[in-house]
Amino acid sequence: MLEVEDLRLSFGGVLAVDGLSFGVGAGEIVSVIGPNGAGKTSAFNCVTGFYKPTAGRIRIDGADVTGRRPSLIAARGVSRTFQNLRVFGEMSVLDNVRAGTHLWLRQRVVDALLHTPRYRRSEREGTEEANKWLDFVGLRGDRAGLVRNLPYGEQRRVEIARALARRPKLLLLDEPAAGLNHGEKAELLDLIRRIRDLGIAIALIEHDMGLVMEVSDRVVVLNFGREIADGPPEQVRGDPAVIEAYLGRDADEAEVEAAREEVGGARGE
Ligand SMILES: Nc1ncnc2c1ncn2[C@@H]1O[C@H](COP(=O)(O)OP(=O)(O)OP(=O)(O)O)[C@@H](O)[C@H]1O
Repeated sequence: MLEVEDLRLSFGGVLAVDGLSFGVGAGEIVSVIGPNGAGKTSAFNCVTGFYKPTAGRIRIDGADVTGRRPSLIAARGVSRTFQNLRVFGEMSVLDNVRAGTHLWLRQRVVDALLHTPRYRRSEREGTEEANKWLDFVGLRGDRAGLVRNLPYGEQRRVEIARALARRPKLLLLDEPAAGLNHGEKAELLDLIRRIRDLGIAIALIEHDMGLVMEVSDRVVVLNFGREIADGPPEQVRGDPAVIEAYLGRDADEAEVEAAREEVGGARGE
């Protein structure tokens, strides 16, 4: 579903992404991890058309979308959530998710102005779809209330429901576990798996190694924009280059052991 080939992105002199290649198939979960500033979000921004890559190729479902506009890439079935939650706080829960349906409902302005039967039908369809996704993400409670009045963890679910309401083939989740408590993280893990079971390809940026190791089919590791590992979680967690990336070269034995624990987070040992 997603193929990234030798992706490069530079900001002036800084190579934020330096030759990244990876793919995500339908029904697959691939995590992109790495220390702060490794280039993860920059890579996602290239995939969504937010940034224009300096070099390399990006294909969605076989079509080359390198350097294309975000609206075109969204229309090709790419949806995302953001590191810093982006919801419309002053809109209702339901309207936030209905906003996601506008990508495919294709309402015409003239129908909206005249409130034609066609417009009312499509509004109903959008509402049903939004309610379906709110059920799917497990958002209980008042859907007519403003999003800003929800607890943080529930606002995150609204953002995911909105991304799903766009009917994506590929979903990019940028640090979805940030700010969630233990119970909410367990629910997120289950939600990500259920999204995968719908046949949607998922690319995940996440710092919570427990979650990453538990949920991912493959893990791609970036350091200073370069890909230093790509493989199943059990392979990546034991990779010395990965441990070093999280630590730096001068770490002592105790620090190495602590990093091993972190990267190996979900083993339950
Ligand atoms: N708009 C920008 N202009 C200039 N430099 C940028 C810009 N965005 C990112 N960078 C630089 O590119 C590099 C990669 O940043 P990026 O945010 O992609 O890393 P990251 O892996 O997502 O980090 P984090 O885990 O902290 O979110 C960093 O050196 C960063 O300072």
